[in-house]
Amino acid sequence: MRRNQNLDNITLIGMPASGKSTVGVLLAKRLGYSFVDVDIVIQEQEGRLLKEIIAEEGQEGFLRVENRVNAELSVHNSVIAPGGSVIYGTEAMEHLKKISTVVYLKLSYEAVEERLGNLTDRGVVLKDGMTLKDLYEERIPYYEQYADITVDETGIDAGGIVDALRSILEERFGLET
Ligand SMILES: Nc1ncnc2c1ncn2[C@@H]1O[C@H](COP(=O)(O)OP(=O)(O)O)[C@@H](O)[C@H]1O
Ligand SMILES: O=C(O)C1=C[C@@H](OP(=O)(O)O)[C@@H](O)[C@H](O)C1
Ligand SMILES: [Mg+2]
Repeated sequence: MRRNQNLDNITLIGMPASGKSTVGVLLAKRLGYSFVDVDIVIQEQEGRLLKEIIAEEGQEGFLRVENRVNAELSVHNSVIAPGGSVIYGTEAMEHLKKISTVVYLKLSYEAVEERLGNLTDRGVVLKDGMTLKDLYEERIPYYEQYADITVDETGIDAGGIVDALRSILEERFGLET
């Protein structure tokens, strides 16, 4: 695996369907890094599907599990894609800020709505009575607060986002990729 002393890990944050998993795996391939989808790590550690954790422990219970697993993540030279709700976890975000450069994949409300499709199937953490728009407005300040780098995805496909990110990282960290 390639090693870059100035950039150990990269964490992608953003709304569900902003492309953290899709862009993350492409970016990892481009940089020669590992790819860690934290939803999968949670399922493996818990021996349960995300939707089973939510059904058995409720949304608050799921958020506690997500906070703990992210806060204990120990990886190097990796692109990390946590779930969109990770920003509610204070310990998780403190840890991710410490071990990685945090990139916010910013997508307009309209694009999130179009991409998301069925919210229940995706298991998005949406409290009773809350609309997707409410959720978007509640979360944006958190994503902005935690971001070291923001990439506006409007009108750019996944490959284009990887290109844009690669050049930002090259400029900031002197990556040779
Ligand atoms: N830049 C992009 N432009 C258009 N569609 C995208 C882009 N990035 C991801 N997608 C699509 O959006 C959906 C959600 O992507 P996903 O990687 O699962 O998001 P997340 O992990 O942030 O929830 C997928 O169907 C994917 O193909
Ligand atoms: O934003 C959310 O509330 C969630 C997003 C999901 O991950 P993605 O952001 O990868 O879709 C998953 O962690 C969980 O179902 C909750
Ligand atoms: Mg994902």
